Formats: sequence, C-alpha cells, structure tokens
Amino acid sequence: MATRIRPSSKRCAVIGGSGFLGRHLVERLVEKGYSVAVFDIAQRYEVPGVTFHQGDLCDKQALLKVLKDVSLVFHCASPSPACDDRNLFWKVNVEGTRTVIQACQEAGVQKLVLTSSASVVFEGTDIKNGKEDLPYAKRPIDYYTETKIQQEKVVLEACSKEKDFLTVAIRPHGIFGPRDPQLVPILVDTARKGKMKFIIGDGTNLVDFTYVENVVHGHILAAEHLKPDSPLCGKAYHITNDEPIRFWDFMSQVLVGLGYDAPRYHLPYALVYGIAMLLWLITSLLRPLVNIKPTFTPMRVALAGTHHYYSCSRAKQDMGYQPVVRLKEAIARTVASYPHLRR
Ligand SMILES: NC(=O)c1ccc[n+]([C@@H]2O[C@H](COP(=O)([O-])OP(=O)(O)OC[C@H]3O[C@@H](n4cnc5c(N)ncnc54)[C@H](O)[C@@H]3O)[C@@H](O)[C@H]2O)c1
Ligand SMILES: CC(C)CCC[C@@H](C)[C@H]1CC[C@H]2C3=C(CC[C@]12C)[C@@]1(C)CC[C@H](O)[C@@H](C(=O)O)[C@@H]1CC3
Repeated sequence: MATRIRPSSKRCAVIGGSGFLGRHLVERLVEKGYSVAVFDIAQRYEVPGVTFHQGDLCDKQALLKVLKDVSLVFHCASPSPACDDRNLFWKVNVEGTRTVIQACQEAGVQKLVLTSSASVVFEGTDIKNGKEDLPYAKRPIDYYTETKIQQEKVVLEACSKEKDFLTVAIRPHGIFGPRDPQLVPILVDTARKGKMKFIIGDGTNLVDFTYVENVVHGHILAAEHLKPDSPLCGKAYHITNDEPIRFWDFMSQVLVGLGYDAPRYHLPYALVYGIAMLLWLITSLLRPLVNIKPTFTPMRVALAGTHHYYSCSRAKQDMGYQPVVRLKEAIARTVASYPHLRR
C-alpha cells in the first residue's frame, strides 16, 4: 500500500477565513509562519501568500481539493446568528460540518479545530464562572445555538487517535474587535434609532466579552497542543478575556467612546423578554409574507439581562492560555477602529 506523505504541520486551511474571526486568525497564522489556504463562500480581502478558494463547505468535492495538502483545519464558518434561518443553520452548521469531517478524514487531515460558542450551555438563566462540564442547553433560545450544540457534538465525537484524526472545540464568548460586523454595528444602529436609552434589568449582570486577538490566540494554542497524548483530544475549551464586566458598562463604554449617550433608564427584564418573545412569534408567522428582523430578539434580551461568564481555567491548565490583550486596551482599540460609526 502506498504511504501517504504528510503535509507539514504548518500547512493549514481556515474554513470561514473571510469572516471577522477567520480573517484575524489568517493574519496571525501568516505572521507565525504558517502556510494558509482560505475556504469560504466569499472572498473579501487579499493577503500575500494566502490562497483563496471560494466554495460552500457543504460541497465535499470542493473541500477535498483544498484539504488534500493540509494537516490542520480551523473551521470557523457559520451563517450569521442574525439570519435566524433554521434550515440554513442545519444545512451549514450540522450537515455541512459532517461533510467537513468526512472531507478531512478522506484527505488525511490530522487536526480539526472547531470554533464553537460558550452559548451552547446558555438557556437564558444566570451562568456564573461556568465550566465546560455544564450540560448543553436543553432548550436553546434560538436556532443558531441549537445547531452550534449539534455541531460541537459531531466534531468532538469524531476525535479518533486510531484514525489519526484529532479534534478540539474552542468556545469563545462575545467576540469583539476591529472589523466585527455584528456587535458594534448593531449597537450603533440601535443607538441611532434612539433605542439604546434603556437598561434591561438592574444593570448589574456580569458577562464576558472577548477580544478577537485573544480568541485567535486560543485557537492557535489549541492547534499546537492537540496531540494524541494530550488532554485536549475531543474536548471543549472556554476562551474569554477572563475579565467579566457588567453588560451595560461594556455597552456604555463603547457607546460613549463613539460619541453616543449611555443608556440610563431601567426596564424590567421579564417585561422586555416577554415583548421580545411576542415580536419573534409575530415576525416568524409573517415571515412567508414579509421578512422583518426585530432588534430586540429573545436571545439578545436574555444576554443583556442575565449573568453569563465562564471560567477558562481548563484552557489555562491544558494549553497555557492567558489573554494577550486586556479589556481596557481591547475596548480602546475597538472604538478607534470604527471612525465611520462615530456620532
Ligand atoms: N462573533 C461572536 O461573538 C462569536 C462568538 C462565539 C462563537 N462564534 C463563532 O465564531 C465563528 C466565526 O464567527 P464570525 O463572528 O467571524 O462570523 P462571520 O459571519 O464574520 O464569519 C463567518 C464566515 O463563514 C462563512 N460561511 C458561511 N457559510 C459558509 C458556507 N456554507 N461555506 C463556507 N463558508 C461559509 C461566511 O462567508 C463568513 O466569512 C462562527 O462559527 C461563530 O459561530 C462567534
Ligand atoms: C440590542 C441590544 C440589547 C444589544 C446590542 C448588542 C448585541 C447586538 C450584542 C451584545 C452581545 C452580543 C453577543 C452575540 C451577538 C451580538 C450581541 C447580542 C452572540 C449571540 C453572537 C453569537 C455567539 O456565538 C454568542 C457567544 O456565545 O459568544 C454571542 C453572545 C454575545
């Protein structure tokens, strides 16, 4: 039988490499001397030395062309949580991830690092210093979370030393930073519409927001520590800034940094959550006729009004993780990176 020649451990592919996290990951990998191939449905930038392959991760043949030369794959592609399209989430996050695993195994890829999400354990009630052994959410609040749970299970179950295919899942929480298309743009858009005057709940709930460079650092550490005899095999790891902050202090710092007023008036959490549920129901029923996307979804309201911060002691212990950019500096860099969104 012909022996397969293994590609160098520094040859990797980033599925979803055109996205917010993916692009930061690609840039850091290149700085660290990796040879990088990007696989994504869209190409949005160019970096010398990086090859781009436009394709859908549900297409195994398209994946195989890219993966045959790499030993390490980062999978950080997903439809945006804001799309709220159950069929698309299942097709890409669950079925598509199964296809990614099959393609990796057929191509002889040795390591797969999945970008999961800390929200896989969040069901709208307080989580304080949550560890990775918390059970998956039994009643996930939205379709995105429902499919991120299935995706993580599929990837971790595929880990096999016998097949020479190792997997690990990184669970970041509330990623923010330059070029993020979600958190800061949605926040500013909401403020511009005059809807950021209110604090949902008493405003003391602590949460994690994680600077994108720390998330990238966690992914690369995981890839480099993932070996047949390491504790990382088939496990999930929280990656956070390790500095829980009041949700409304974080929002206020970003808003004020960009020249908008901080929210001041309080609204009861249960009332806003109830309204968000009602709106979601109405817009879902109307969806075949008109596609309205409410700003205050049940998930956003739950995140804005509860505690949700996570321990990253497992990542510290097993891969020597420490955040590389502190929160204060991270917020300053983020605010400075959005001059076009200033008031
Ligand atoms: N942003 C956050 O706060 C956050 C937090 C935790 C986890 N995550 C996870 O991190 C990952 C990256 O998120 P992001 O914020 O960079 O999102 P993003 O939308 O900026 O990037 C996702 C990328 O995936 C690509 N993609 C989507 N469907 C695809 C398909 N069928 N085939 C190939 N590529 C496809 C998109 O084109 C995009 O470039 C996702 O898996 C997300 O679930 C994000
Ligand atoms: C309308 C206001 C109440 C809030 C405006 C800001 C929000 C748009 C963001 C605040 C927290 C963010 C967040 C996510 C999306 C954007 C926010 C709701 C995620 C749900 C995105 C998907 C990730 O997997 C989640 C995670 O676990 O990290 C994010 C959680 C925080």
